[in-house]
Amino acid sequence: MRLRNWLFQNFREVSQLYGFEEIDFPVLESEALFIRKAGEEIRDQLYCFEDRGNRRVALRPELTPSLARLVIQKGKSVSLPLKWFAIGQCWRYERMTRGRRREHYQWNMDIIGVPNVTAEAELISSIITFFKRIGITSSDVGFKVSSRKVLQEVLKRYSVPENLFGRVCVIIDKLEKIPIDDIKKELRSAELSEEAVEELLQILSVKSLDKLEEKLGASVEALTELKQLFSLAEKYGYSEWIQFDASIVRGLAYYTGIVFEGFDREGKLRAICGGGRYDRLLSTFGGDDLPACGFGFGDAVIIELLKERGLVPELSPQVENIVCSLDSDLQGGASLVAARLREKGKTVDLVLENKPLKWVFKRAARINAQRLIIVGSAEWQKGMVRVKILSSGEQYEIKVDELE
Ligand SMILES: OCc1cccc(Br)n1
Repeated sequence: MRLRNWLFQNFREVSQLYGFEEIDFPVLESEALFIRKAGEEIRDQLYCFEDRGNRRVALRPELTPSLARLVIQKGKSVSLPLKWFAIGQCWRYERMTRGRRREHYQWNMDIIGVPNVTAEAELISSIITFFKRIGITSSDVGFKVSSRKVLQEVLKRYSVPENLFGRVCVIIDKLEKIPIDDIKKELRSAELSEEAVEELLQILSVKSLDKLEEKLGASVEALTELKQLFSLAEKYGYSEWIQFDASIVRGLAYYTGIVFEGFDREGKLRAICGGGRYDRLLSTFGGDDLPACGFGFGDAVIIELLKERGLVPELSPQVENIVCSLDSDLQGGASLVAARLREKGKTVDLVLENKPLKWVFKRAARINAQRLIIVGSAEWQKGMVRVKILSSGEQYEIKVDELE
């Protein structure tokens, strides 16, 4: 819990550094919010069930659909752009045999109402700020960046119907996760011609914007956006963190433009975080579309990375005072001393049972108490208590009223 709090505190402080406001959504949503037909893993693993009112509900697997629903609900009552962040528990239903977690916490930051890539550049900047705060550098982690408009351009040239776009992206996202022949088979089953499949896989292997320009031509929107993003990155000062990689599409069907994912350069771990632009998500829920982009950052892979790099912080419990009485009829005195210190904002662990001093010293060491305050009858008669500074061993008597 200490490690989780430390991680979330950093998520929160970075979000606030970027002027984002915290928001939260119900963990239990209508199942319909997550039913998409693009063959995503997130759909296959939906933690869904029928509730006692016979409603089909689901534990949310991600936060973005809830955000979309809320933006629609808020409608004109909120002024754009919206810059919202959330840290929320998300669920999936996997067979326990896989030994993987069914719940994790995800940090999300989203910008709603900004159509240009300045929004994506800002989001990537915020994640890099987070990495730097916890000691991760650009030699540990990088971002692969691309745009789904590259895919869209190719599919358009092979007159693949728009409604197959999300499904093709989900298939492409499985590159390097399943054999290439299975990818080709799935693309063909999505009615792509042999030629389209080959051209698609060709384009996806492109690793430089110049090469991409050779393939697609300079005027293509995908290219101008990516160039703008990379030039903004240079102004932010994070160029060494990002690289173009056309094979990055991300596995969520609703992305429509720039997509990015944080990866560990040693290649041992799954993607650390990921996100992108989703300009047409709101209309899938019956709302008016608004330009939108955001990312999700789970709490699992980042901890594995910190362990790999020896960067998990030492987080021991801290308390300023431990207060005890030397006999049971002075317990009330101990409570009075604790109350006085707490009124002054001092943290106190009050010993609640009549314990020998040896026990108290052991507990003081375990909870890292800085000061031991002993309520003993001789001192109490004089309205005083005995104080022991545990680091130095120094001890003295002091009037209760002078304690601080
Ligand atoms: O990364 C996808 C995901 C979603 C919900 C819960 C867990 Br654990 N993992």
